[in-house]
Amino acid sequence: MTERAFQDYYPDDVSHCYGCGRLNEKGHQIKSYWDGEETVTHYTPEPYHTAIPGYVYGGLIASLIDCHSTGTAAAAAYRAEGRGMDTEPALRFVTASLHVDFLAPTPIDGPLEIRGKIKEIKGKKVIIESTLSAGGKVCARGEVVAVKMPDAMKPKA
Ligand SMILES: CCCCCCCCCCCCCC(=O)SCCNC(=O)CCNC(=O)[C@H](O)C(C)(C)COP(=O)(O)OP(=O)(O)OC[C@H]1O[C@@H](n2cnc3c(N)ncnc32)[C@H](O)[C@@H]1OP(=O)(O)O
Repeated sequence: MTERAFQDYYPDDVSHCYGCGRLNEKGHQIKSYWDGEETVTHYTPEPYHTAIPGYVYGGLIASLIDCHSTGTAAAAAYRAEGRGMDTEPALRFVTASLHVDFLAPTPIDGPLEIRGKIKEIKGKKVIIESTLSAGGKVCARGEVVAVKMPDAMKPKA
């Protein structure tokens, strides 16, 4: 059986995110998985994701780190409670803070790997540290504070 990605557990009504929503046909539709204590996703940029020729636009890098990290936050919260992502009550996280350091130019001509580590889980907040690598070299590092989705943001039935 093929492993389901974190984002495959998101209910339809919160699956339209540009970075991670499986129902957003124009979006990145990233798929994140556990790899031991870390999480991982891969994404291959398109030629139109260019910053300057040959290199990836920083906004794409930020959005990949953002959505991989919020997915990691949700998965980590379920794991901390010892239950699957298909169980109730639902745990949904949004970005409170996104910090990205661009450490080296990111080549556009190959797959990118984004890896997340859980730095802290406390109350309704999860802090994730993520790296983005190309060809084995870390090109960007991010820290995301993810907080449980407030009622005001929840889709109306
Ligand atoms: C099955 C799985 C389902 C998963 C579904 C996924 C859905 C898909 C979604 C895809 C999404 C994709 C991603 C997207 O694009 S999500 C879209 C972009 N994000 C938003 O629009 C969020 C807008 N902001 C808010 O709604 C509120 O400000 C939030 C909810 C974030 C916090 O307001 P709330 O009133 O609830 O929080 P609190 O004040 O009680 O604070 C709680 C804790 O958080 C800490 N804190 C707060 N803000 C910050 C900050 N800026 N920096 C650092 N820390 C911050 C705070 O110190 C405290 O920590 P502590 O004192 O306890 O230590």
